[in-house]
Amino acid sequence: MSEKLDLNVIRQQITELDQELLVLFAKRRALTLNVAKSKVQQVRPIRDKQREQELLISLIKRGKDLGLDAHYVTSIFQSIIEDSVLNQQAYLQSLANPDIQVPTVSVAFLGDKGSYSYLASHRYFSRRAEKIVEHGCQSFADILQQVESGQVDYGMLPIENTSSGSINEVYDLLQHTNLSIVGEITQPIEHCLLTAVNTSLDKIKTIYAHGQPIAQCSNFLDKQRDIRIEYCDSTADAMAQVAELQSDSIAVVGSEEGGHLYQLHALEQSIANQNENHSRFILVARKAVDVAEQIPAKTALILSTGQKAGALVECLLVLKEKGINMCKLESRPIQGRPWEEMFYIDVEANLKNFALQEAISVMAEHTNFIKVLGCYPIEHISPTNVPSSEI
Ligand SMILES: O=C(O)C(=O)C[C@]1(C(=O)O)C=C[C@@H](O)C=C1
Repeated sequence: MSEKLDLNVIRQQITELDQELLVLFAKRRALTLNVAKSKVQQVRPIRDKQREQELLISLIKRGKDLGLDAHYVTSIFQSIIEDSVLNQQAYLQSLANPDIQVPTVSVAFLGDKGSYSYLASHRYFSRRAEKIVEHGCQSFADILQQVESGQVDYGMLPIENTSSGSINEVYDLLQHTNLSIVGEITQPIEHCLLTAVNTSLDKIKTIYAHGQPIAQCSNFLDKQRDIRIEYCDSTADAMAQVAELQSDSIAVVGSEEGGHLYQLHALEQSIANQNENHSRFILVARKAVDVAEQIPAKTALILSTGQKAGALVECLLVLKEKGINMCKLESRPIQGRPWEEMFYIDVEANLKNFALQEAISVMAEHTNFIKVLGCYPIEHISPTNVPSSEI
């Protein structure tokens, strides 16, 4: 007869082990902060992909001895290294910009508690401030106005989504603001159908949602033929209304994490058209930041060329000649000037970089307007892969 296993006892052992793991994670974090300090002294870049690869290979080997498979070990340590790089970057940025180092920050974002912008704001500042004073806004214009007028320190704005593309309204507002882009964050968007009470999909008559999630979940929503869609100002607004109504025939499109703040539960998970659904957010402030040279930086430019033939090509050729990588090109109409376009260009370079400064001054000869929207650390940490022969 096999030995009787007490579930509660085993769970207690797992909990204790997980607590020990947390202590080890914290110790590792403290060590990586010392690494950052030593890199400041030696002026070395934060990222060292060769070291990451050697570390991963040795951990995969050790993991195999312990019966852990290579993919499991790789994904755990890629996430630990990502955290380490982001923490080190945040530390260097605090040294380069001592005035942004404050315990409490105020942030304006779209919607209330639980909106994707709320989640992005909390994630971004989790390694930078002790406390966030939240300012939920009803529109993107309202967010910019709050920062411009000094009512808040920062504004968090979604700029593009992997499924529905660029957020035109935000691009258009950037044409007229004096604010600077000082940071970015990519937030996974995991749309679920949430309800306030226990129910089933066949009982749902109305779905509340914001326009962006509606576009991103169009395949799922188109299949729900008899369900009415109620457009809301934001995801948080939609969740608050559904929580208030407490009905078994009403659901809302939102994140499970955000829904928890309103006691909502997931009826259906992963309802977005694309499984890999991410939104990139930008953070704006009144004052531009300096990006430490050991950190990969992105610079955002905005320019117009009038209707001069070939002027945009000339600008892009300048970037090519200077060896500067362009990672985004977007165009938007200019209000009041039919058929003229405003171009938004993101390049992977630090504004302090001489080549970029030269490129901007040559580009100015081909444009009738050019402005730097901001220079900020690249927050996307591409994982270091291990050669398949090592797996
Ligand atoms: O060893 C370093 O240089 C570190 O910065 C630490 C670390 C890590 O967390 O292991 C993080 C970033 C580097 O790309 C390599 C490794």
